[in-house]
Amino acid sequence: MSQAPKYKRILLKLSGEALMGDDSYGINRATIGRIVDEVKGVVDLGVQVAIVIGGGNIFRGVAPAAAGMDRATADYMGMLATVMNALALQDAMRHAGIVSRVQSALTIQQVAEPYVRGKAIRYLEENKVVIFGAGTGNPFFTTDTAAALRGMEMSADIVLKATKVDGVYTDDPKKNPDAVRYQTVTFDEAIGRNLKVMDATAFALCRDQKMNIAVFSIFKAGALKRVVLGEDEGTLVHC
Ligand SMILES: Nc1ncnc2c1ncn2[C@@H]1O[C@H](COP(=O)(O)OP(=O)(O)OP(=O)(O)O)[C@@H](O)[C@H]1O
Ligand SMILES: O=c1ccn([C@@H]2O[C@H](COP(=O)(O)O)[C@@H](O)[C@H]2O)c(=O)[nH]1
Repeated sequence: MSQAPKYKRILLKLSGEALMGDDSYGINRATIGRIVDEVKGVVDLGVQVAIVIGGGNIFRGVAPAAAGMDRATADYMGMLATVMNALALQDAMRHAGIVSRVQSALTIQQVAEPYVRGKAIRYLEENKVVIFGAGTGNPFFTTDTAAALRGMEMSADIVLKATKVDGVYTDDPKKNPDAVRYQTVTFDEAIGRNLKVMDATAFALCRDQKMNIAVFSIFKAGALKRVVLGEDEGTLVHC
């Protein structure tokens, strides 16, 4: 008998940098294939999946060119990078037999549908994966904040942050080997301790709307499925 998922509708935030694999920037084909397989594992459980994709893998690659640029212009470049990732993800999903739709917060109508909340919800109800590109559509924000925002707009049961580390730590585990992972942490503590796994705007939005966030590693096989099944995996950030 198949297991029943704890969450019926999820908003999955995928780190752009995770798509690089071991490359220094861009999209690694094998890595995106593995990530799509993880997503397929939860789609096959009947879970409705909306995705916000980051842009770090492309945007950090053009960072030297962006240095010294007007901030808003650089941010629009960053948002366009997320649209490229959204298209790559959709293509990889098509290869894996997953039906998906891309909606962009910036209007690029030859490339992607514009973001329309009602239409996105309809797609989810039809069990199509919805990939949101271009973040919030506004400079000075991040795709973490877009994930919080879209999660609420989609009435998702939870926001899942799939990243390169396996949870929220007392400090950045990539810089501090003594950092300790939380099993659970409150929004107030995450904000108060300035834990940088996610930006404070995203944490504050989720706290105010009582939307929990689960943080886990997208590189750990089966971790996404375990989170969706309500098993002990990663870190739960809660009110
Ligand atoms: N307290 C902490 N706990 C866990 N990770 C932390 C913490 N502080 C900083 N980090 C770092 O935050 C990073 C989160 O990066 P991630 O790439 O998922 O974010 P992002 O900037 O939203 O994504 P993108 O690559 O799309 O820009 C982790 O790789 C980790 O090194
Ligand atoms: O709502 C948004 C989302 C993103 N940006 C810009 O895009 C890059 C890439 O996003 P990440 O969240 O870092 O993956 C970000 O650095 C911003 O420059 C934005 O302006 N508004």
